[in-house]
Amino acid sequence: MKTRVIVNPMANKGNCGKRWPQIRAELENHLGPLAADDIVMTRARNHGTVLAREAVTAGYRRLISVGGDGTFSEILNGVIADDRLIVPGLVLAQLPGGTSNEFSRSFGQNSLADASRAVASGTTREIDVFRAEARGYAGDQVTRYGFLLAIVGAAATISWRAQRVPLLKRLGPVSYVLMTAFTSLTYTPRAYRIRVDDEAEQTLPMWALLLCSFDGAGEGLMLAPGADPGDCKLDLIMVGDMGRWESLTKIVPRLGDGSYIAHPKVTRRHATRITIDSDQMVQADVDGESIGQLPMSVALLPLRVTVAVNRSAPEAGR
Ligand SMILES: Nc1ncnc2c1ncn2[C@@H]1O[C@H](COP(=O)(O)OP(=O)(O)OP(=O)(O)O)[C@@H](O)[C@H]1O
Repeated sequence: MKTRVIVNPMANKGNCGKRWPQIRAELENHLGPLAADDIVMTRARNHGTVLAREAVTAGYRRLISVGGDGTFSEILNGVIADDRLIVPGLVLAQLPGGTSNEFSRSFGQNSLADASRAVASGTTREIDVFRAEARGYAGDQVTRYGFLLAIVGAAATISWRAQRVPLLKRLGPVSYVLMTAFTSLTYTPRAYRIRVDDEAEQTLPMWALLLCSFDGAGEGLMLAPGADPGDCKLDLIMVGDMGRWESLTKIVPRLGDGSYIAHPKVTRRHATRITIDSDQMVQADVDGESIGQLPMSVALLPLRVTVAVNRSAPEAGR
């Protein structure tokens, strides 16, 4: 299978680029030698999308993302257009080179050796993909395909702050802890208008809303325990009207093991389509990247994407 490797040298604060010779050696151990033409490096944000589109147009059918979930998500956006895969028969893979490698973790291939073995094994499974549309920061309409999660409210604000403040970004996971504490103590729940599938619109006060396809998310969070990335459903989790102290003490410390779900103000259900809006400014984030603000609509696509895994069984998990 014609394979192109797309490397984000800046993933994991530049460590991915530094470790690339080691990552390449491990991959070649399993796949055999790679030609220079089969490897490309991202040079800027969203360049992964351009490189993936070019690779598929040039006839590559297996794309290996070397980086974190953001790089994988960019590649996903390069192989889908107008809600369709631009060519059939594609296989995507992740070699964990980022800070958050939820894809690899979720399929039990967190080590480079296991992830390389998954690519070489030829074993695949299908994962769900959703389309998110929101208002971009410049007021334009933004469309983004996602595989992991879409979040709004306090959760998206935490993610945005932790990524945008350069000093914090250098602190890595600590920045999320700091931003989570700061945001919890300053964020007030917003009133949302939300419509789920074909149900009537409801107005609800919420601290955050999460739509998850995978069970976890970057930096060791367990947001939707037991969620199956290939079940043709998204897990909709609504965190209700939380006071500041309540969110800091009852929700935030329980995001790591997923036990926040049991809080009486948290609801969880399946959904395939939602639209959400608010009279206040609320940020929206897809697969760990801030895409803009509400209104946002998210819809599961009828297509699924084939990915390289070590075990094809749906129970392949943590
Ligand atoms: N050459 C580049 N220079 C700067 N940024 C880049 C480059 N190539 C890719 N990126 C950006 O790097 C970001 C992070 O990538 P990714 O999510 O794969 O790694 P990560 O280490 O898990 O991320 P994070 O630092 O967000 O935790 C993506 O938003 C991507 O757009």
